[in-house]
Parts: sequence; structure tokens; C-alpha cells
Amino acid sequence: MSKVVLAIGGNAIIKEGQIGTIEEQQQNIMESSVPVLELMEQGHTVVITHGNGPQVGNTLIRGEMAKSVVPEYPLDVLDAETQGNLGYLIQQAFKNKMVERNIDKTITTVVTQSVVSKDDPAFENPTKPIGPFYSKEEMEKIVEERNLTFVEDSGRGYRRVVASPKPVKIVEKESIEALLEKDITVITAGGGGIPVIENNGILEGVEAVIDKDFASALLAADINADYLFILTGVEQVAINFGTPNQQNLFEVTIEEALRYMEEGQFPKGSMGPKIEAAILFLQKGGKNVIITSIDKLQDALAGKTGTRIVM
Ligand SMILES: Nc1ncnc2c1ncn2[C@@H]1O[C@H](COP(=O)(O)OP(=O)(O)O)[C@@H](O)[C@H]1O
Ligand SMILES: NC(=O)OP(=O)(O)O
Repeated sequence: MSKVVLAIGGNAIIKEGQIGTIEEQQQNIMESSVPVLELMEQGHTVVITHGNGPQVGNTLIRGEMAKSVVPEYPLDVLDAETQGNLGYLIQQAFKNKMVERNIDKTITTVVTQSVVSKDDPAFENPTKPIGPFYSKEEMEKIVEERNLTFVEDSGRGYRRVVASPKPVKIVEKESIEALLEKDITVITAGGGGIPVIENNGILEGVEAVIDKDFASALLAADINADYLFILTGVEQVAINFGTPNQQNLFEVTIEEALRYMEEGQFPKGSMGPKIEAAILFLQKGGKNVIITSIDKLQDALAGKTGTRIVM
């Protein structure tokens, strides 16, 4: 049986048009759990990673709005909060579904730190969309009042962006491996992990949001996963996405993917990092990486759909 890393997008946990209540997130996680539980029933070892873009942006807003009453927390601590919060929602929903389906397994969350370089140029160039989507008018009003950076996010509206340095090391890797050896399902590297810099072994949090697809690719390679699934809002990656000429891709080589990237087919805040993460996994020795939606997980594993990135 295979070791499978599943990277679930933050936008699968708060769906388009939803405001992100706990009930909405619980319902979405519950629905998402079924294809993952099927993998477990088939005997695969599963590692779940997840995004936190919508959630960490919302948490940031909550802190900003309450700062006259309670202290504001830095972004690394908010990353930790969302990892704990989402880990709780995921492990509870999965455990409840496991009981329903008579799956006798333990599932647990490992709050993860990801080492980044303090010299990463990403600190000077924010690209990671977080929080809610705004209309152009709403965005312009906020920019007038505050010095914040926004991007247009794949035709879905405008979102605030923050720095997103590349993860270079998963600090808790050994703990994750120890749990997997005991056949425990692990939820980890949530939100890409908490960004920390390392100086002579001493760790210090830095304000950023790591792309969970990069962290998932790094982790998947480090733990020798057989499969990395990047699960998102589309069944397949496409060129000319969202246009009448849209063409879905079943298999794409690294060379083709890089060419499409140069043509601007894969935007920086959405599909771009997923493609780059898939390439990173392959370059680090990974074998199988597939981008698809969670409901198509089984079909993609069977080779019927999804987009495979290959050497
Ligand atoms: N070329 C493309 N092919 C497929 N989807 C694309 C493409 N370009 C942009 N997208 C959009 O990017 C989204 C994935 O990015 P995002 O929603 O940020 O990821 P996540 O699921 O990790 O939250 C897709 O659901 C789709 O709307
Ligand atoms: N941290 C992160 O990559 O989150 P999303 O997947 O929600 O963008």
C-alpha cells in the first residue's frame, strides 16, 4: 500500500460565497473526509496537510478590529492559531466519520514549524492572498485608508497579500514519521507550517504565510511519500483557464509546465504555486504528483482524471 500526502486547499474548507462560520467549515470538512476515508479503508497511509489562507486572513482582521481592547498577535502566532483550530476541526470530523464507518484508527494534528530563509526575497514582495474576497470598490476604499497590498485572485475578487517565503525544512519531521510508523493518520504542515528562521539551532517566528503546497511537497519528499495529491477547486489544471478556449491538461511535463508558467497560464497566487510545488516534489525524487479536486481523488488515483506533472 502507498504513503499518500493530501494537500487540501483552504478554499475547500471555506467555499466561494461562504463567510467561514465554524458550521460551514465543519460541513465542508465532513464532506471532504469521505474520499480520504476511502483511501484509508483501502489500506493507504494518509498524511493530511491543509491551507489556511481564508482563515488566517480572517483571524488577522479579528485581531486588528479588537486591538483597542486586547493585544494584537503577530502573523506567525496567527498561523499557529489556524493550524490548531483547523487541525481540531479536521481531526474531530474525521474521527466522527471513522466511528460511523467502523474504521479503527487514530488521527492527530502536529503543529508544525517550517524553517524559511531570513533573506528570502518574498519578504519584500508579498504574493500570498489571505482572508476574504473584496470587490474592486471595497478594495480601493481599504487601500485609501491603509497601506495594504491586494491582488486580483483568479477572477474571484481582490484579496490582501502577505509575504510567502519558501519552506526549506520541516522542523517536526521526525515526530511526523514516528506517528506514521505507528499507523496514526497525521494532519500536519497546516497553512504551510509556522514560518520560523533558524540561527544556530535557535528558532524564531517570522510574519508570513507559507504556501501549503510548497510545504506539502517538501514534507512529501522528506517522508518518501509515494503520492502527493494537491487537492483544489478544479478537477484538472487548464490552459486558457476560464475562457472559451479552456483546455484541460491530463499530463504535463515539467518543461511544458514551465513554458505555460512563462506564458502566464498559472497565476502567482493560485495555480502557479501548485505547479511549482509539484515540480519541487519531482525534483526532490518524488514519483507521483497529481492536481485534482477532492471528490475526484479516487478517479485520479485510478488514472482517470486529474493533472499529473511528470519529469
Ligand atoms: N490554469 C488554471 N487551471 C486551473 N485552475 C486555475 C488556473 N488558474 C487559476 N486557477 C484557479 O486556481 C484555483 C486554485 O487556487 P486556490 O483557490 O488559491 O487554491 P486552494 O485550493 O489551495 O485554496 C482553482 O480552483 C482555479 O479557480
Ligand atoms: N497557506 C496556504 O497555502 O493556504 P491556502 O491553501 O488556503 O491558500
